[in-house]
Amino acid sequence: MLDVKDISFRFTEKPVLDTVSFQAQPGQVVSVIGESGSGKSTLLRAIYGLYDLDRGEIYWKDKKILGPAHNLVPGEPYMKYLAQDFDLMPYVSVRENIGKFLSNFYREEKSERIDELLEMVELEEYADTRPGNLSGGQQQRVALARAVAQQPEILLLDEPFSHIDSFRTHKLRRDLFAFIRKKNITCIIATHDSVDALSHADKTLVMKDGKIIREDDPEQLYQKPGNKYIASLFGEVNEIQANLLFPAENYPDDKKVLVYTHELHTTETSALRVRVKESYFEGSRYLIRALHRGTPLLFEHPSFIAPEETVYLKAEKKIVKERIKN
Ligand SMILES: Nc1ncnc2c1ncn2[C@@H]1O[C@H](COP(=O)(O)OP(=O)(O)OP(=O)(O)O)[C@@H](O)[C@H]1O
Repeated sequence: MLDVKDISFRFTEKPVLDTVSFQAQPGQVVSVIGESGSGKSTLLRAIYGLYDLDRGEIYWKDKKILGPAHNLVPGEPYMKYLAQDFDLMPYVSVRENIGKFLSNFYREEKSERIDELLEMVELEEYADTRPGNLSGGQQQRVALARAVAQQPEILLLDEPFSHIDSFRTHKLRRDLFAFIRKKNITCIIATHDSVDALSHADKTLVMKDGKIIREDDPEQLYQKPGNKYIASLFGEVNEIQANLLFPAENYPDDKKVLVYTHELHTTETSALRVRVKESYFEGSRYLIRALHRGTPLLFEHPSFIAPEETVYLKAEKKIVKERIKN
């Protein structure tokens, strides 16, 4: 088990990690989300042993992970860390980069493993190309393949798909996590992307100002975010007076509820009357910006709505009502 126990760390005055604790079971995938600067990368780097902590300890299966003061070469052989810069060897081929940490003793297996990974990251035709001649996204795919090549026990991924085109990330993500699951690799992934955070993780940690403010399974976290900071990590969200959505319930006037843009729908009439200001085309739908008594509100709609048109909105009852209880 990976056991992060009450760790604190600061570069300067302000702590960047502030009494952070969590555990990951072998084979678990844990996503770490939070606004920029909240400490996600620093947490990953601390787990990798790149810092001497001010407080706390990190263990992997009863072995303490040591910082640079005690460990000349940071990082343990059972762990791989994929940083935001890819750290590839520029003058050797993609194939050699992926095989960098694999033993030459079992040549045939090494070659098969590299082929399997080249296929996973869809770079078969670039096997003999040097990374220097690849795009940023292609380099990131090489780095990903190299990070998993050795089948580490722990894989630390920092924004692993940030440079990769969106049409490719979905399949790559599925293939990568299938590989991670098959090999029972424990994976901690820091991400801005709500799909990474929700679709493949067993649990999600939410960071803010160096603290873990919530640890939950992804579905709970999404359905009951508890506050606007957390909900906003998954997309646009409105904070709406509960009795405008459910007048029959007589909620107190100050009771508000978080409602994602796709949870609001137009209806014949309701207590939530808004004036449309703008419709933004988003492919499968429009995002509509409207005003309710001067307060901005966003919702999704299948078609364009003209500016200044008045519409009435309702919310998906069951899910949103459940959220009010919290
Ligand atoms: N080497 C450093 N020296 C001083 N401060 C640093 C250093 N690295 C990071 N920080 C600070 O630590 C805080 C957390 O940074 P970190 O990179 O961990 O955040 P993050 O959540 O990963 O952000 P992002 O999502 O933008 O990558 C930030 O305020 C950052 O400025």
